[in-house]
Amino acid sequence: MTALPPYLMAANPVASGTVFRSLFRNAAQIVTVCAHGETHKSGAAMDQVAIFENASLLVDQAGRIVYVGPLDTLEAQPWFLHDSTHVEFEIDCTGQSIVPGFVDGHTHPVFAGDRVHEFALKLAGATYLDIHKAGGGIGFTVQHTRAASDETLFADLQKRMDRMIKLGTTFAEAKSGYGLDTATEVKMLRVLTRHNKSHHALKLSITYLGGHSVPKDKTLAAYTQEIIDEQIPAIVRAVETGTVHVDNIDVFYEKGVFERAETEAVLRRGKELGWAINFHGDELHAMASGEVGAQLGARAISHLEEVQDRDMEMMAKNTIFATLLPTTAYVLRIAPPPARKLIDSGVPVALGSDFNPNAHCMSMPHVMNLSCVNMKMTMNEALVAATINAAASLHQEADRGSLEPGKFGDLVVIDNPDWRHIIYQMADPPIAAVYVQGTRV
Ligand SMILES: N=CN[C@@H](CCC(=O)O)C(=O)O
Ligand SMILES: [Zn+2]
Repeated sequence: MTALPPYLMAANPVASGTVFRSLFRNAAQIVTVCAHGETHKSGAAMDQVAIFENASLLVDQAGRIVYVGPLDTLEAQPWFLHDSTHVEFEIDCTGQSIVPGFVDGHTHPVFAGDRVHEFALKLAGATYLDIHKAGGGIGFTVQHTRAASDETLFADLQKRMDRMIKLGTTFAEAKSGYGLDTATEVKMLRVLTRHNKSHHALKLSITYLGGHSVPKDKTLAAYTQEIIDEQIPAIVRAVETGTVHVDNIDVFYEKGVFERAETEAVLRRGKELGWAINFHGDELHAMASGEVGAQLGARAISHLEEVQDRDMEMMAKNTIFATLLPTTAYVLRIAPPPARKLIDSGVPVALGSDFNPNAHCMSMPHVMNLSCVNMKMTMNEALVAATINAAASLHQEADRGSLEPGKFGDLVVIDNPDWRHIIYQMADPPIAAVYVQGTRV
């Protein structure tokens, strides 16, 4: 690993005034993850995280980090006038450690109804596709989400985001996809956009997933046409009026759901509109997702339980992020994605909770634990995948994913001097506090 500098400091620390928002003093460890402005990590670098021991971290009034390193070095800076009038919040982190806020690379957090009854069916042996084909699964959630009002969906989303942020997630990707008709897809995007405009500290990268499933009364061809000719134009109109914002386009590319030609047509249309391609691929069958992603210029592919060697090579060569979701394999009792092979092939791996009514988990500490135990990742790799790589998979690496000067002071204070306890203490992670832009949430 490139040697760690003694401290990290912004080029112009007083750009937003000499009054600072918060000073985290004397943490046993501050895991910045990166220390050299890396945009993401792949290969052996995924197993290396930058750690400053006995360090402090300063956040300015714009919510951005200006300094990480020893307290005495900070106090010796001529621009740092240290008294209570110059730092709004002082947080004593003695005996604690700090990591970047987690970035959840894949969630489906807007839905009505739950599927605990299907959990029981799966425990009794039913497969995901059995339930899907019988009209359950996504179909069940679609029925309930269509019937729900904006208000109900919004209130439920905000409650879920409250729970998520308490578990250390400070930014997440979030999809539509339980509408499968124009009105409900637009409604879901409207709810996600309204959330981002609210005061909630956990902001979202919003993904349109009209291609999540084919409604039971339509053919794949007809529904694909509907997405391109009706749903996307309606979304574009809503974007123009400011009620909807979209960052990414997604399709559930899977045998018997969305086949290759239809997947490509939808993703291509999204790309023309400037949305980043971030799709579900190779979950239950090998579908050459890496090749599809490389041809279309995808940023990320999620799932990849069945990914083949050739596709891994294409993903590595084209810097396509593999967003792995260990909760899916766990809950469906299928083989998890080959995380080791992906990392060893040079594919940048990110993590997501896949929070949805099938995999009801929104805890990134738990996801990291699963990725270590079930996917054989190291704790360093899991942290990199849940921070800088997940941020980069969503084009957020300039602002989030590491604790370097210039980025937001989004961080998790861990009640243990060794940061690894956030992964090790699996069911009840020792989170002392979560901060977004230097403010406690
Ligand atoms: N695989 C497709 N979509 C979701 C599941 C959605 C659902 O079952 O409601 C996933 O990422 O796991
Ligand atoms: Zn998903």
